[in-house]
Amino acid sequence: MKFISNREHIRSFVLRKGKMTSGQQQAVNKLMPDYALEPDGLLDFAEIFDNKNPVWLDIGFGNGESMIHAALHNPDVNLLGIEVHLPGVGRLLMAADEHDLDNIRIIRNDAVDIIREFIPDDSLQAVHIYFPDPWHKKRHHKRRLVQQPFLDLIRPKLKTGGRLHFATDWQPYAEEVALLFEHNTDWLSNTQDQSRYAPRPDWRPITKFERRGQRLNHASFDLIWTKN
Ligand SMILES: C[S@@+](CC[C@H](N)C(=O)[O-])C[C@H]1O[C@@H](n2cnc3c(N)ncnc32)[C@H](O)[C@@H]1O
Repeated sequence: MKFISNREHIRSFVLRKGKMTSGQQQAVNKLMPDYALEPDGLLDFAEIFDNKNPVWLDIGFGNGESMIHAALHNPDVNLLGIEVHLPGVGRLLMAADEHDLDNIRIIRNDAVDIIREFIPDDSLQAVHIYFPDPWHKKRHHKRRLVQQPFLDLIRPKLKTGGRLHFATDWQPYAEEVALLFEHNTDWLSNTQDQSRYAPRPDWRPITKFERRGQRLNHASFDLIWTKN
């Protein structure tokens, strides 16, 4: 049996910020159900969200601004966020409670492990990877999340027609991922006919990380592809 939410850590984080209100307590319980899975168990999204709406996965949601925005503007979509950074998880929980959102679930864990072990095939309508750590130094490039092994992992999880959306303000990473996607046209199609990068779609708000890049005069690059 494996518990993947780390709910007790979240509770202690929120408590450190002051007394936990009953609303926050309910948010923790509701948004982070203690998924107890057998070793070969898979997440049952219909059970976890209590409906059969499409699921959008946000990998490394940071402070959760994009999750909150997407959840508010798409009430008929379920948002699953996976993040390792505890303060970000706490912030998203508190914001979701403030907005009384019911269509968000959070897992605090390494996203690759969760995708590999617990996400069922053919279950995701969208995968969002916004401003992942760019690992600027050449000797660290191998740590970048979006590389061929990641695409091989995510491919069966996406539904046909499902969206793979990558955004970064680090141009060399954008170029590397553009080339990678272009090498995977046996199963991926660019939603942009003529150009490599897409205009910012309305489901992706500007986040703290993007604002920081803008202060450094970094442009942002969106790659939006779909599974054939
Ligand atoms: C630069 S931040 C971007 C946050 C957010 N997506 C945004 O656009 O504002 C990258 C985030 O990815 C998270 N992260 C990195 N590797 C991860 C992994 N393997 N699993 C889950 N989260 C991860 C980090 O903790 C960090 O919060």
